[in-house]
Amino acid sequence: MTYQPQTEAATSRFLNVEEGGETLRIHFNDCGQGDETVVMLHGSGPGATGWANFSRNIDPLVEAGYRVILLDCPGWGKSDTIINSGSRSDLNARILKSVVDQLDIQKVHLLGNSMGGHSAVAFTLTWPERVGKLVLMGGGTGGMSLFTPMPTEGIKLLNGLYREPNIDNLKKMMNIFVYDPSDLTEALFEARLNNMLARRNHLENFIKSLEANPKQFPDFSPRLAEIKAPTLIVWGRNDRFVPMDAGLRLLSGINGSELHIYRDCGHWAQWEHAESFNQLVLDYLNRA
Ligand SMILES: O=C(O)/C=C/C(=O)/C=C/C=C(\O)C(=O)O
Repeated sequence: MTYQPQTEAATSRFLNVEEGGETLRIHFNDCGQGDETVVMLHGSGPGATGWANFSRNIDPLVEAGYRVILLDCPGWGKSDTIINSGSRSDLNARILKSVVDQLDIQKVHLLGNSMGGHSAVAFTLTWPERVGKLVLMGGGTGGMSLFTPMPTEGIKLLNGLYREPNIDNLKKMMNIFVYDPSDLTEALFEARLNNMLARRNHLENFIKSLEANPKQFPDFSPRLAEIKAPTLIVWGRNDRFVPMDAGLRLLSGINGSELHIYRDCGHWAQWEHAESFNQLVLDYLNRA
């Protein structure tokens, strides 16, 4: 039978999650029907969503036989908004735990981009028995860089875009987001701007969260050795948001890990090197 590409509308679902005494309506996309599930966790940029971050990765994994769940973390996409004053990595992990519990999925592979990587590690540290393999891309822990002053130029532009969400600031951020900005189309800028402006409360609450706690992503370095899940770390050599040495910290901390560094690649390896990335991930997941 010919494979039918997944669509956002046909896979869009909502669940309620209790968090901090409140009920949050959480959005996710549920794609494919495989026995094994890959959860994709997006980054923290304004306008990011599961679908937007992983648009080039969903079909290859579904076609290969995986069920793919794309979670919109609270404060992004069609999920409810939140002001977060604790660890956002752990908040996202708690939300994911409730979602997989409600879907009755016992074990998941986690693929996280940037903040999504931090959240995947938080989930693994708290519920290790629920994790198969980990793929951490441009993220996995907060903390300092040995070589790059923090916040990085990318994170400064990201925060600037949250404060003043307009097309000029979006282009400034996205131009250093990827290695080769000539791949960025006006359609992509427009879609991302629309995502952002559709939920101004998300943007305002991100800033309020930063004011309440500037360190939204804790440094998990001291606990990385607890992670037993086989872990593939993926980084762009030219990442100007989360510097590559964070990937080296993950590599040295997680015993069963290996690292793939893409040349000519910024913070969005899954998009900039989609074809190779998809094959890399599939080979890793299929490996015994
Ligand atoms: O500050 C950090 O450690 C994490 C930053 C991010 O998660 C940035 C991610 C940006 C995206 O992936 C995006 O699509 O905007």
